Amino acid sequence: MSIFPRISLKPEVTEYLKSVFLNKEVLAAVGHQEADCRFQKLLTCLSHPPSYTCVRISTHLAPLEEIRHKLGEELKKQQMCSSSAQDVSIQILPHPRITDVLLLPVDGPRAVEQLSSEVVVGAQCGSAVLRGAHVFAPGILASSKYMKAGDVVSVFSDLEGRCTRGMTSFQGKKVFVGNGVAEMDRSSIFCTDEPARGVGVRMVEPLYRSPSFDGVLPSLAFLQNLPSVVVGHVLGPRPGERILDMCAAPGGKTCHIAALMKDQGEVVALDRIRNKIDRIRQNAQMLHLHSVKAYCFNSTQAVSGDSAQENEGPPFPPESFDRVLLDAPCSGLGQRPNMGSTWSLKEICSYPPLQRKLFHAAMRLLKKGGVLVYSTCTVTLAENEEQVAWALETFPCLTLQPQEPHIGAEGMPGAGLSPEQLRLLQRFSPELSWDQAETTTPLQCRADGDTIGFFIVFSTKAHEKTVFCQLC
Ligand SMILES: C[S@@+](CC[C@H](N)C(=O)[O-])C[C@H]1O[C@@H](n2cnc3c(N)ncnc32)[C@H](O)[C@@H]1O
Repeated sequence: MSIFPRISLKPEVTEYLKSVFLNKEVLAAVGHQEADCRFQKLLTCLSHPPSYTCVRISTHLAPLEEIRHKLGEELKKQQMCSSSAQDVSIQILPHPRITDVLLLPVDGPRAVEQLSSEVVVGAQCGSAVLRGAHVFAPGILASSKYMKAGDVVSVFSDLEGRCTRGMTSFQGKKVFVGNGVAEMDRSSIFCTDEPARGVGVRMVEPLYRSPSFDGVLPSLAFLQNLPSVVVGHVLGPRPGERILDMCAAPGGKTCHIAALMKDQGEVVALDRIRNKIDRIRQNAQMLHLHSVKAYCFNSTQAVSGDSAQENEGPPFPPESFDRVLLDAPCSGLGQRPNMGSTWSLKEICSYPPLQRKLFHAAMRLLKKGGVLVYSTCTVTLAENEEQVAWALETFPCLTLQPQEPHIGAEGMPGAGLSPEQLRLLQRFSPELSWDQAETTTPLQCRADGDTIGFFIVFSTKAHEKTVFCQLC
């Protein structure tokens, strides 16, 4: 059953994605009907949230069972304080293979009655609500003229980006995401010199109910999508190593890497956007991680021309790092829930060239014998398998390696990679198993298939003696 319409994209983007998912190699492998069915399912599952919340826990600070117990206690307290308290037992399950992950089922879609008073929020805010957030004031686009703090309102997400800030009603395409209580008058949201901050609508009857993690065990529990946690494990950092995270903000993976190293060694985190660097530092501080060093820097220029120059910060001499993570900027088309994107095809196609520049820098900064992990949260071939084909041709010293854990599917055909090469790639493909009506399978068995769309490559750079590579 799907309760939301399929993700709303520009027609040119839908056509492009269709040509990706129905490419010749896929058609030859599974046939037209199956390929088309997967594509249609992808468009539907992208607009729906995963059926669970994934929490990465700080096993560098306490054992899993202790954190699981504390989390249960905290969430029980939260439930008792909630005005809509219902006695629903809170399930917190360990992931069967990933030792620092806890899974919490999401309750939804629930039957919630729509009210006459409406608040319309932007698509990004609507997606956050579907994953358990309250509505923050900057996300509010429209409300009734007379909305006062304390009013009970229905919250809708604007699907096509057509609602403009300050409207009093909106008739465009929108979807209902639940009911809440306004915490501000309309005038304090729209009629102020300073942009309003804080919670604008506290959700009391969300369509999908999941615990709010706002302020809950901040040093022990970190919300992170399952594939993002897998990235840290695949990279396999060890205590004492020097690791580079080239596109790091807000630092979820950086902090995971530091935690896996037991905070021993150095994790250098770079990001091009200055105000995002503080987020990396705040997250590292919150998780008690001291080995993270964050810098604002364009990673395409992170290799220093002078190989003898040893700076503490960037640029760095070639071959400075034991392992490099390139969690690349990408078109983000795997994110869930995503009700709609107004991006043009040109915008989507602007990423591969940037990813290749970053890849060149990554290869130069990596020590011989070192490990490079490349990842994206998108579903296109151009940013995933085609980048792998390009990298293998450009850098003969690069070898794909098996991944541990490998809980996603294999790579998608279409980029000329061999079946053996595709088996070494990890593609999280929710369209392969997504079925919202299927609630009988235990969460621990269903979780690996019900993720955001994501892609991971694990590779090593050969020692000079084996392969000569001019480019890295
Ligand atoms: C996918 S996000 C990274 C998410 C992050 N790894 C995490 O797990 O929290 C990509 C990031 O790349 C950054 N970025 C884009 N171009 C960059 C560049 N040339 N150099 C460094 N960072 C860049 C963006 O600002 C964005 O924060």
